[in-house]
Amino acid sequence: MDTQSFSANPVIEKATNTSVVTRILRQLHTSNRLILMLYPLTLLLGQLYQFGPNEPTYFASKRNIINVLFVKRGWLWTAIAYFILLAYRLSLPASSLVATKPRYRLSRMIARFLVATLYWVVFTQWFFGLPIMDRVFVFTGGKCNGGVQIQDSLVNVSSATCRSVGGTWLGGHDPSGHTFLLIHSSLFLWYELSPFLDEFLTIYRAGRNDSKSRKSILVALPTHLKLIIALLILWWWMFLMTCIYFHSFFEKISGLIWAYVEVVLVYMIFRHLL
Ligand SMILES: CCCCCCCC/C=C\CCCCCCCC(=O)SCCNC(=O)CCNC(=O)[C@H](O)C(C)(C)COP(=O)(O)O
Ligand SMILES: Nc1ncnc2c1ncn2[C@@H]1O[C@H](COP(=O)(O)O)[C@@H](OP(=O)(O)O)[C@H]1O
Repeated sequence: MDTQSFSANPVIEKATNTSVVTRILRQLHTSNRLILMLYPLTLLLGQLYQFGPNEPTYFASKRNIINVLFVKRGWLWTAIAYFILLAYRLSLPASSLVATKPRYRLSRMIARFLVATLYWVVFTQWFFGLPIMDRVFVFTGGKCNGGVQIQDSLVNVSSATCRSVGGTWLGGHDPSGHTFLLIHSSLFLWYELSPFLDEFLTIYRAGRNDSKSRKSILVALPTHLKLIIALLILWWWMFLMTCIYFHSFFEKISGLIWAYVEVVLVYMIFRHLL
């Protein structure tokens, strides 16, 4: 069911016009619904895999090259992918369907990026001192052992500082930063990309019988979109590795929930504002 078919139903429209639930339901397009299911299912898959032979692979090491070069600078790569999408948006003709939508004006796209960046900052980097993920850890009894000790929850010792002074994060509930970062980045990129992909697919399908358009879909896909999809695949793979090798189940669930909250707020409840 897409947005149009849902909101075109006058009975539903009238009965539940302004409710938050309706706003959420309206935005659950088929493709987005599948993407929203992908990450919880991957988490379950990773959990099931742990019951198997579970031989450590290259990806079980924190020093694996993709973790060091990509995930540890994950928001930077997501930002680069988004700038590529912005460049693609600017290259579209004014008659393009997406280009005519007010929601895809450059200013609104940049505003959504800044909101997503702020959301990443407050959860993983800084929230008037410790970032939220570290505050949850300290609040639930976690401490930095070995290097420095956290005296109370307001002392500014983040997980990053703790590591840098040779300490270990012990006790408490430590929401998985990797789970959050990878899902937050992926959902953000997917929600931004999907209308551009929809338009490309519509044009591609319409022109399929034209001899010039008989190229396979992968060849025909614009390079900008290919690069973003490649990053989405890389993020999914690293999330699967996090699910298999790192953190407890509930620590990954809390990272996941925090990432989904942003999508519900920005792409469903306050969609008309951003
Ligand atoms: C057509 C072009 C128009 C351009 C207009 C642009 C206007 C933009 C306006 C302002 C620019 C803002 C720029 C923001 C760019 C953001 C770039 C960055 O993000 S730089 C920081 C990179 N750092 C990371 O990505 C770190 C990621 N890592 C983590 O978050 C954590 O390590 C972890 C959560 C993965 C794990 O935590 P740990 O403690 O367990 O290691
Ligand atoms: N997919 C992955 N590949 C490699 N290391 C990962 C990983 N997912 C998590 N980790 C590592 O597991 C630790 C906890 O991750 P997080 O709390 O961000 O979810 C981090 O260690 P370091 O902090 O020592 O780098 C992180 O690098």
